[in-house]
Amino acid sequence: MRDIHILDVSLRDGSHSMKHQYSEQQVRDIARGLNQAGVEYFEVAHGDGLGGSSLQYGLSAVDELKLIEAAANECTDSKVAVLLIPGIGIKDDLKNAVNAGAKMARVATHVTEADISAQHIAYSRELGLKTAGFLMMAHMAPTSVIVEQAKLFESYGAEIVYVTDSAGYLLPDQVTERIRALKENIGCEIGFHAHNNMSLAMANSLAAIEAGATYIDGSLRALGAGSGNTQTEVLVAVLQRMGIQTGVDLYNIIDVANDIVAPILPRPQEISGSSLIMGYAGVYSSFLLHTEKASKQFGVDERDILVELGRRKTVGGQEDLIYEVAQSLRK
Ligand SMILES: C[C@H](O)CC(=O)C(=O)O
Ligand SMILES: [Mn+2]
Repeated sequence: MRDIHILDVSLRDGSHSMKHQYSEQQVRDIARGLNQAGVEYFEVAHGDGLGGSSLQYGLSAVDELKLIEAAANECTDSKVAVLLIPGIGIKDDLKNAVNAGAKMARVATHVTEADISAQHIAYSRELGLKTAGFLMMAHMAPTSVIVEQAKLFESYGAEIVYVTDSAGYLLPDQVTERIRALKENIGCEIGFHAHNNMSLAMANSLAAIEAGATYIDGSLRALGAGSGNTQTEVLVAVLQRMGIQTGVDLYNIIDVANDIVAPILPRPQEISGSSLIMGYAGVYSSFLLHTEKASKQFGVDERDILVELGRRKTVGGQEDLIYEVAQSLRK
């Protein structure tokens, strides 16, 4: 019996931090650990979702279908989820993911663009996948727009709608307002995905639960874009203390985090000056490593690049603009 469904994103959002270099063995080991610990769902894909491996986003070391298959083969109870941004991933990617063992799909769009997801959501349902709509950069739209967009997802067949704080920008009361409004206006379940750029991932996840969300994302050791996500093993402990059932064994999940994920962390998953500025300025978390690169290339302070990206209201998919902004700041 689970009161809250935890979906671990270490193998998808964590792919951003890993520069998309996960090996098959690493994926297998983490997947086995998540399954043994009793995590209900975990996501496997390129950080930018199915089909994300590209020069724009970063090339994967291993084909994501191989990783999905390797992960699914380790599962006796857990279910593998995939993320797909329509246009970056196509319907065939979903079908191939199902053949590789995926059981759930989260169709992600910018917070004002749910209307591009109709075909993918319908197709995902047709394939028998548990299907969610995932509204990215949720700080960029007022609550009324989020409700409108969530209603679109629901009308296309989504069973869960996620509010996604891609920039780690939202404050707890802003999360409460958004989730509560969804709870009052849509019939499907509600999920929340946090980034820890302002050190608010846990507080925001708890605010989301309090307001009615039943699906919460986490990642082991917080491995994810920017300062990472709500730390899965900590979330399990906190919810256990609150008397909320997640079905996840605390010691087992701590062991996966410490013994399997910690040794492969490419760098400390901390709130650095730059990731903090991402949260502060409302910048897409997966821009962090691209910004670091652009800063070195053009000799410009990472923080200045990020503030300008925030001012321009850039969104995922505009990674090339990071270099353009750095170049213009140098001038
Ligand atoms: C494709 C993005 O990385 C999805 C996500 O995790 C977010 O927006 O946050
Ligand atoms: Mn994310």
